Amino acid sequence: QYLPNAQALTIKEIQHLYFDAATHGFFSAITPCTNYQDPTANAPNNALGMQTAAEWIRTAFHDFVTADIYTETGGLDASIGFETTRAENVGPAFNDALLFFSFFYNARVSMSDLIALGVVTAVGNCGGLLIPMKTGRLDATAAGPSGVPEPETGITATLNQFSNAGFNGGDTIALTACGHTMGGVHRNSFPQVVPASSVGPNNADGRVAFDETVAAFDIGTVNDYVHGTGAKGGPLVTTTNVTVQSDLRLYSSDNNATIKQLAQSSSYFEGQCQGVMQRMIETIPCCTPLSAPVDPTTTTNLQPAALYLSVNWKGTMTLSGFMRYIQVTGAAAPPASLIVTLINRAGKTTTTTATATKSSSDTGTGLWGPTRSYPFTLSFPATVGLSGISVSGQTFQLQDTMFVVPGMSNFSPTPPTFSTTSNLNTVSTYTVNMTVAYLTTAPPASLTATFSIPVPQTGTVSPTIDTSTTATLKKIGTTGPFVFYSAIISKSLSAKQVYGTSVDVAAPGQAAGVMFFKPFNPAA
Ligand code: HEM
Repeated sequence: QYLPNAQALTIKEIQHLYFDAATHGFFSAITPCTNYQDPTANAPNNALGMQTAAEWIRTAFHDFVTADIYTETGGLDASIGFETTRAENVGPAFNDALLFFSFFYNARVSMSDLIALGVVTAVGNCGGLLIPMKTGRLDATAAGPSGVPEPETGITATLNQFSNAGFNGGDTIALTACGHTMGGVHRNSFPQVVPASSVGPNNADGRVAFDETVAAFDIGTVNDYVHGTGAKGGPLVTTTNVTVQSDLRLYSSDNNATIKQLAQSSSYFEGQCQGVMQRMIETIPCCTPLSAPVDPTTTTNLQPAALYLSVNWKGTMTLSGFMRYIQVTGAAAPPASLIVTLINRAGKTTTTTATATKSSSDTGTGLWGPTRSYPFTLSFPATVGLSGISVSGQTFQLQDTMFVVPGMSNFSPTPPTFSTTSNLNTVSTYTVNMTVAYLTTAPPASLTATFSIPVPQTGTVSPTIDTSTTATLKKIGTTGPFVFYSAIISKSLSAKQVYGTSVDVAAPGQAAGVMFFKPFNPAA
């Protein structure tokens, strides 16, 4: 609600999922990396021989590989959700992934961005290098073409399919070897590859792992294949059923040149994987460009997060939230405090400052280095307003043209605590009382709020956004240069929908003001 544009909101949302510590957040399913989170039971289940981190990587592969770079269609677009009944997409991985991701889906965060984030976090959290995370993918609304290579697929057809998706022979070998380091082949889905004897204690689905370190994103499979050690490259190499030796056919298709190169060192292997996996998650349909990486660098390791802008009837404005400091390699240790300086509406740096002291409780995911949060509140007159803040010599652009006023808005009842391990399907009637402040000298009689509610869609477990619920906000008064508008609206929703709902507000005849007020979930 305070950010300058829609893309900034998407980046803020993805950064929150990626960097902030949250007990039931995005990382909960892949921590530890051996974990299997059963999203239909909303609980971990480690008796099956399944692994969420591996499922996320395989999901991205099956979604991406039917891309056609010549027509710029397909790729990482979440069409996999509509394709799970195809024989080439056997197994629970795809619906498992999409169901878990659906907890975090909303109008600003597409399912395909969540699939990409799944790859980045699975690889990064489980020992591999961090793949740049860009945002802005759009979700498909229907199934795409078929053609995911199967263990039975011949080498020519396999290489053709990857080539269509922009990957040459060497790239295909690298990407597959990088994919086949975590997880394994399950008897339940591939009885033609692994024997019945693979079913055992804590392995009800009968998984045979690709290497000895099933939960580590590492060079293990490649080393085993090249040196003939351990699992020798995994079941798609060693199975006695020649027809389904797809990894053996692929790795040996250039006389083992690429796979031997990959085996030269862990750092080389990881660097190659980082490159081909980035290309995989950035193979997207025409023509929406992706954002710059949301990743922190030594100059972008400081970001504002969970900001709330408010104004009261007395004309006092407040901006509260926190600065997130990530100590990436090469950056200074987190300082004890930061000074946050107000930049007024006219764009001038003011003498209004707040000292933000390092919080010891929020340490973030730490994937990029130690993470700290610095809560702060700035107070200033509504006549002064804001256009940004400056912290440690960096400027962050904000806007106060239109925003939901937290102190004059509320909702009831309180939904169950957000958690990916609880059932959020209970439906209740939620009532939102929302007040918007609009900076204008020519106030219209009303504003229109459009709700973006995640709803089920036919053919996939991935939700879509319904924008048919609107409300008219009526003028209720003014304070300084702001005019207040207010509405009360009731809606029957599941708790999970509540957490994904957002609202855009616009003056008549105008495009939506940049708003992303999560009316039911302001803290998320
Ligand atoms: C010729 C290409 C490929 C074929 C034929 C193939 C085939 C398979 C098969 C049959 C499985 C077993 C799935 C199960 O039992 O649940 C599997 C697992 C897996 N594949 Fe591939 N794959 C290919 C390429 C890739 C690529 C390019 C990636 C990712 C970059 C990838 C990532 C994975 C992962 C992570 C698993 C483990 C899944 C789990 O443990 O749940 N695969 N693959």
